[in-house]
Amino acid sequence: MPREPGRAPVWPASTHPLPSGDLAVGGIALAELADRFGTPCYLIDEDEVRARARAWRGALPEADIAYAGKAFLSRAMIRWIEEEGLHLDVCSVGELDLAAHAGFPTERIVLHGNAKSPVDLSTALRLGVGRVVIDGTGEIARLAALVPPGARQKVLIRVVPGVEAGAHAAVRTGMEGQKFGLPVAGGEAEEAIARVLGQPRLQLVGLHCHLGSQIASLSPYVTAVRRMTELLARVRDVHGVTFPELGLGGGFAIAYRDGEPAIDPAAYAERVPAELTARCAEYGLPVPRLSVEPGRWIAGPAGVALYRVLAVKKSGARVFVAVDGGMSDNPRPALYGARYTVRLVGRSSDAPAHTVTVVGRHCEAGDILAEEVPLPADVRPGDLLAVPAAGAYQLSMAAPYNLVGRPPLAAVSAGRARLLLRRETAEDLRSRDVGA
Ligand SMILES: Cc1ncc(COP(=O)(O)O)c(C=O)c1O
Ligand SMILES: N[C@@H](CCCC[NH3+])C(=O)O
Repeated sequence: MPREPGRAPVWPASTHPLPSGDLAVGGIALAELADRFGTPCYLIDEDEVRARARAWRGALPEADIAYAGKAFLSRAMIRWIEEEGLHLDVCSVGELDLAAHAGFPTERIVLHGNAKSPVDLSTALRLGVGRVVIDGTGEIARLAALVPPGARQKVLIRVVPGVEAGAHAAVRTGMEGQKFGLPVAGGEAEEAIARVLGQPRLQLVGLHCHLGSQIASLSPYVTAVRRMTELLARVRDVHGVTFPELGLGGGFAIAYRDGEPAIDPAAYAERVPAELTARCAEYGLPVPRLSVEPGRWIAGPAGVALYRVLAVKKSGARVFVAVDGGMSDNPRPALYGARYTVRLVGRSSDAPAHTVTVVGRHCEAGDILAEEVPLPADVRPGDLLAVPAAGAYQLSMAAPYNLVGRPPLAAVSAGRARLLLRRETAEDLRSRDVGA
């Protein structure tokens, strides 16, 4: 959690060094965890997840905090989020099904998605999800047709406010010209609002926007509030309606490397709701109940990835340290040029640091986990490497490329570890092949 504004540690708060040179996370040595669960493996610190959920709840007690499950979901994660009083953002029938099976109260679920399938929509309605966020005009009649006679489904409309933010083009969603939401600028948002208001089986409770991901500054959120309230005032003037809710999405940056900026929920809570209150007063609008959707911010810093070094190789001027995982469990460097911290754990080393590139085991030259990072010069096969800030958009985006099964995940807390997701085996992979 940020202990000073704008900066955040990259390791879970429970992390501490051991005399052996190893690190302990959740009260257990990483070498011990690697022995027990094998490598590569992922760890998630339950107390860190809970503390991060509480940080948002505490900062914005009047708002709904919906954890964005796309960052990482498992039954235990869903239970922690539920127990901490958060809502849950899902974007597929798979996420919805897991949440429902884990006993998450469906009225606290919000369904997103730019291309919701008929099954996504019918399952959401059958399970009674609290909110569906309409992302396109075509979805309005499709959704309304599924609502049983006499019932009304609460919906929000996702609009594109024209705010550019986010760490990489692939994760920027606040501007026109990308696939999500309905642009305010071209009039599509207002047209959709009029259509939804004309659907007796849909109850429009608010507007929503999500600007992008890994956003390290508060100013895009402030600008979004201005654009959203301008739109709310126009809608009130044209249609005579105001809405009780406003969704401002997630996208809050975390630090992956020392010194990188992160969003502080307390700082967000100081600026964004104040802007909303001021703009609503200016337009004579009632202040809507805010919802925010942190994903990465809650799961990311609670996760640690552990890899075993398999090979060390010099090629030209570069030294490559190859490990037993790679882009199949962490595609983020390949997708977004994401940069990570890597640390030798399990033993101490007095060797001077040298710059290496940590690569995976996959058949692609772009299978890089960490470009140009310092590691002790005696790093060798058999060594254990740990990567912090690994809890979001890694296991959730993992795929068994080269038929390398996805790694296991264990939860750690107060000196205890338990398996949450088992390793995907060659047999798992073979057994889904039902052809020939
Ligand atoms: C609608 C919506 N809400 C919330 C999030 C969560 O984003 P982040 O994990 O960056 O907080 C996303 C993903 O960017 C999203 O699409
Ligand atoms: N997968 C992206 C974030 C996408 C956010 C989901 N809307 C990342 O790892 O940075």
